[in-house]
Amino acid sequence: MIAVVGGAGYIGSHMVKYLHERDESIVVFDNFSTGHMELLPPAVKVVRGDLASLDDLRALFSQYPMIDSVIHFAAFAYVGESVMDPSKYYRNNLANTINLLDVMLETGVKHLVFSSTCATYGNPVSLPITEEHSQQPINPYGRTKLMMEQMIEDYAVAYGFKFAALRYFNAAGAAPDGTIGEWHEPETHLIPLIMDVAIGKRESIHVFGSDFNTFDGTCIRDYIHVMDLADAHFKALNYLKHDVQNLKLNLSNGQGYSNLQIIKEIENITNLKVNYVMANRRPGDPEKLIGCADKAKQIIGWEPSYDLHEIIETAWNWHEAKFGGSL
Ligand SMILES: NC(=O)c1ccc[n+]([C@@H]2O[C@H](COP(=O)([O-])OP(=O)(O)OC[C@H]3O[C@@H](n4cnc5c(N)ncnc54)[C@H](O)[C@@H]3O)[C@@H](O)[C@H]2O)c1
Ligand SMILES: O=c1ccn([C@@H]2O[C@H](COP(=O)(O)OP(=O)(O)O[C@H]3O[C@H](CO)[C@@H](O)[C@H](O)[C@H]3O)[C@@H](O)[C@H]2O)c(=O)[nH]1
Repeated sequence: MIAVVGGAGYIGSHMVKYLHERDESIVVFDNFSTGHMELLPPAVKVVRGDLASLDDLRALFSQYPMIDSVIHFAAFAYVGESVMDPSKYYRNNLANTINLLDVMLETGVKHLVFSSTCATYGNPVSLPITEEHSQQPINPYGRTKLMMEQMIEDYAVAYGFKFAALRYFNAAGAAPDGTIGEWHEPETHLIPLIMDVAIGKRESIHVFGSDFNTFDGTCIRDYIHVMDLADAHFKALNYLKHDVQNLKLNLSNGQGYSNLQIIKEIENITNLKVNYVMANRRPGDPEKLIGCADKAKQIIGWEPSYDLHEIIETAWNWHEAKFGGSL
C-alpha cells in the first residue's frame, strides 16, 4: 500500500487519480490546510492528520500496517511567501518532514518518493539545468527543499532508506478528463491567475519584473504537466522497489517560456483578451529555469507527453468549468 502524504493538494490529487485508476492500494494523509476533499475520488481511503503530530502519523501507520511506501507532497510551496515568512516554511517543510521520516523508521517503511524542486538550483549558471548543476537556492522555500534532500540522503545512508528526490520544474495543467485541476487558495501561480483574468474574475495580472536578462525582459519557466509528474512518481517508486540506486531526477519539458509568452499562448487558446500590468520583480524569483530531464528517461524510462499547448488546454478546461460559472 502507498501512503500519499499531501494527497489532497494539486499535484497529490493527480497522483491519487493516477494510482486509483490503476487499482493501486493507497491511503491519503492530509491536514487539508491547502488541499481539498473534493479533489479526491470518493472511494479513496483518507486519514486526516498533520505531519506536525507524531500521534497522527503513528495512527496512519498503525491503521494501515500494509503501507510499504510513501509519496510525500506535503509542504508549503510559494516562493514569494517563503521570503516574507520563512518560519512557516522551515517548520512545515523541514521540521515536519523529520516527523514523517522518524515514524517511517519506527514502522520499517523505507521507500520514499518526494517532491523536490528546481528551486533548489537557484539562478542557473548553465542551461538547461542538469542534476549535476550546483544547488544554491535563492529563496527560503528552495533552501527547505534542498535541506530535505540532504536530510533524506543521510537517513538513506544510515538507516537504509530508498528514496527518489524528484525535482519538478513548474507544475501546470489539469486531468485531461476535466475532473480535477489546479486549485490553490490563495492562487499565486502564473497560469491560473492569467485564466482568472480571462474569465473576468480579476481585472488584470501583474507581471513581476520586466528587466530580467531574457529576450523580452520577463522570467522564463519550464512547464510540466501534472499527469506527467504523476507518471514519473509511479515509475520512480517501482524503480526503487527493484533497483539499488537512489534517485535525484529533474522532471521538466526542456522548453522555456517567458511570462509574456504564457499570457499570449493563453490568449490564443481561449480567444480572450488578458489585461496585464508590468510590475516590480517578486523577491526570490530566479531569472530562467529550464531543465534537462534526460536522466529520468535513461533511468526510469519517463518522458513528458504533454506540450505547453496541451498543458494550457487541459488547465483551461478545468479552470473555466470550475471557476468561470460562479461569476
Ligand atoms: N506546484 C509546483 O509548481 C511545484 C513545483 C515543484 C515542487 N512542488 C512541490 O510539490 C508539492 C505539492 O505541491 P502542490 O502545488 O500540489 O501544493 P498544494 O499546496 O496544493 O498541496 C500540498 C498538500 O499538502 C497538505 N499539507 C501541507 N502541510 C501539511 C501537513 N503539515 N500535514 C499534512 N498535510 C499537509 C496540504 O493540505 C495539501 O493538500 C510540494 O511539496 C511542492 O513544494 C510544487
Ligand atoms: O501574479 C503573478 C504570479 C507569478 N508571476 C511570475 O510567473 C513566474 C512563475 O511564477 P509561479 O507560477 O508563482 O511559479 P514559481 O514561483 O516559479 O514557483 C512554482 O514553481 C517552482 C519551480 O520552478 C516550484 O518549486 C514552486 O513550488 C511553484 O510554486 C514567475 O516569474 C513569477 O514572478 C507573475 O509575474 N505574476
